[in-house]
Amino acid sequence: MNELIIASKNKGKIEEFRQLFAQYGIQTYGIEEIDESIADVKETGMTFAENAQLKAETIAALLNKPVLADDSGLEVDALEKRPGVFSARYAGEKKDDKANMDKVLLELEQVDHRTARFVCVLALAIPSQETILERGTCEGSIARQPQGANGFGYDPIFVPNGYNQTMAQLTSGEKNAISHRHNALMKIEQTIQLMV
Ligand SMILES: O=P(O)(O)OP(=O)(O)OP(=O)(O)OC[C@H]1O[C@@H](n2cnc3c(O)ncnc32)[C@H](O)[C@@H]1O
Ligand SMILES: [Mg+2]
Repeated sequence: MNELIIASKNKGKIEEFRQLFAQYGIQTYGIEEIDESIADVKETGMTFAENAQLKAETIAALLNKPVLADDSGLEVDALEKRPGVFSARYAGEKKDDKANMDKVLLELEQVDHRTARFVCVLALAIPSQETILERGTCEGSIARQPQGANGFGYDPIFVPNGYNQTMAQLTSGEKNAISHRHNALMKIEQTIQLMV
């Protein structure tokens, strides 16, 4: 088998995983490609790790197959690490990337200290084995205004350290070489290669 199920409904993430896993010859499937009727797993945890584990183990138990989940978000230092685990719904229950970015920019309007990081915790749940959890980060700062149209989520307002463009102005290849998702994946790549 060289297939892996990703317990996510986020199209941006699923596309990044498709690209990241292509180098290993692993074909990935988002949860909706497997079964459209699978409900959202409630993200009741207080940490990225708790939520990633919850998503991976719930779907792995349902399908009785190995499943990878990603819980991720943006931590802004001047906002005491918000939006953090609430990144997807920071501006309200309906997921709205533009409203989320506007809220962060408004909260930072008078703030010069704009350091931030993207965080990704990956959970690999394999039926009847202990779930593997790994964390990756990407350090950077929050721009004054959105720029760029690539990527998803907060990419248009996040400038990675060492760049003077936002993540949304980088190509997908450039993002995938430095992203929090890539950095977390590096830590479990051997396990995944052995498994699939
Ligand atoms: O839970 P799933 O179905 O995977 O999809 P989601 O969008 O709800 O995912 P999360 O619960 O992990 O929330 C992550 C949010 O953090 C933000 N985020 C995560 N990774 C990002 C990235 O690479 N670039 C920009 N924003 C990102 C974005 O707003 C996401 O919606
Ligand atoms: Mg989610």
